[in-house]
Amino acid sequence: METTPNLPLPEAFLDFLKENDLDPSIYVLGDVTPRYIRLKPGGGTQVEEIEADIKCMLEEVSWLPGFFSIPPHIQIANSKAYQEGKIYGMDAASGAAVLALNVSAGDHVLDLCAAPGAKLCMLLDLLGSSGSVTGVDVARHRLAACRTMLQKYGLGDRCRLFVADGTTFSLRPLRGHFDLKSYGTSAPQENNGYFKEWTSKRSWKERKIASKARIGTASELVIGTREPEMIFYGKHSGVVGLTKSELFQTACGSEALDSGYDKVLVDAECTHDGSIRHIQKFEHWGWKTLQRRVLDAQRTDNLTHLQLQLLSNGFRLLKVGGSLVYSTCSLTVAQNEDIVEQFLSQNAHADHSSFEVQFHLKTTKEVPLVSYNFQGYVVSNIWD
Ligand SMILES: C[S@@+](CC[C@H](N)C(=O)[O-])C[C@H]1O[C@@H](n2cnc3c(N)ncnc32)[C@H](O)[C@@H]1O
Repeated sequence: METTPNLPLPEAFLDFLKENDLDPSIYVLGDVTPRYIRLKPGGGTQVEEIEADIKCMLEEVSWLPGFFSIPPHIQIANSKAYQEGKIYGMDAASGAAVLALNVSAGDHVLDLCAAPGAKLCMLLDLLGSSGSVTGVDVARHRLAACRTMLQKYGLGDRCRLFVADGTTFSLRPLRGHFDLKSYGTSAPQENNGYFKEWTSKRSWKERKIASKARIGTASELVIGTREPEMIFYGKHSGVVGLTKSELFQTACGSEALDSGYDKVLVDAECTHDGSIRHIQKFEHWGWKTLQRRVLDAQRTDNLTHLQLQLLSNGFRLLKVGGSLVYSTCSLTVAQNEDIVEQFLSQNAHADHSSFEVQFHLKTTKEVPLVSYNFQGYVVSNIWD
């Protein structure tokens, strides 16, 4: 399908595609590629109502429960269904990453690059009133948006969110049962006492302490070894009733973790070249921005290093017998196959065997029916 795109892609991007053996013609498909929405679980009975609201037919995605495709020109942001939290705007490829994780009731899940949170919300919807999800992201403002989304969709109960570097994050899942009756509601007491129920209302003193702790961090992307900062936790996330030292128990070294997470999602930072709509936005933002944000050689080298570190740390926190999904929205071999290959060569206990899922996702590359292309790899921890 070697055609010249009518989108005026800049030379530098065309070179990037050529170097990575990618076909530029996929970038002309944006106008015909459907959009996708995901319905809140139990929303299947409301399909007709939602169709009337957003003024188009919903076409069920057979392989992805709860997902429907809609025509590319339909905007959902002003619809009642969206504003009332009955539907999510979420691409099928993002759903595929979560589906590949095969979450079961009661799982404790780690989402290592969680913001802005589309996949995190889906994980919580799948878990319902069981298990927990720990969301980590290095970008505070993006994670704050994720917290807003949890609140909008009423999903925070079993979730905790940490601003932290996913390459060094070490907190274990909380698996205990906690008696919530005696703890009441007030601002968290993080110094001597136990954590009470979360409230967004903080005293002046607490806000001052939190903002002081952040001063000195020049860039959100280089927080290195700073202690994770918890910016949200739900009533049944396991946090309420713990002391700070109980919460901040870390997993050390690379020993096999019986108490690790059941499932880990590493939806790594990448060049986003597989997201057709994302690339098309640079037509308005300016192609120079694309060059700076996507194509800069130094940045891409750093990115592959970051991706390998994120994957390795996610695996370190995975329990024996658990499974991990590594995903990106890049189509380059360097950010997908090469990363997984390097990781496997360094981790004898990792088994990369779920070819069925991988094949399915690869099909989306050859037949780009989704606007947000995604490559995913499932890795299991088979330490014995
Ligand atoms: C592809 S986005 C994740 C999308 C998200 N999973 C979702 O479904 O909405 C990648 C994320 O990785 C985060 N990130 C980049 N470097 C990171 C690091 N060292 N540790 C944790 N998160 C990081 C970025 O801030 C960004 O939010």
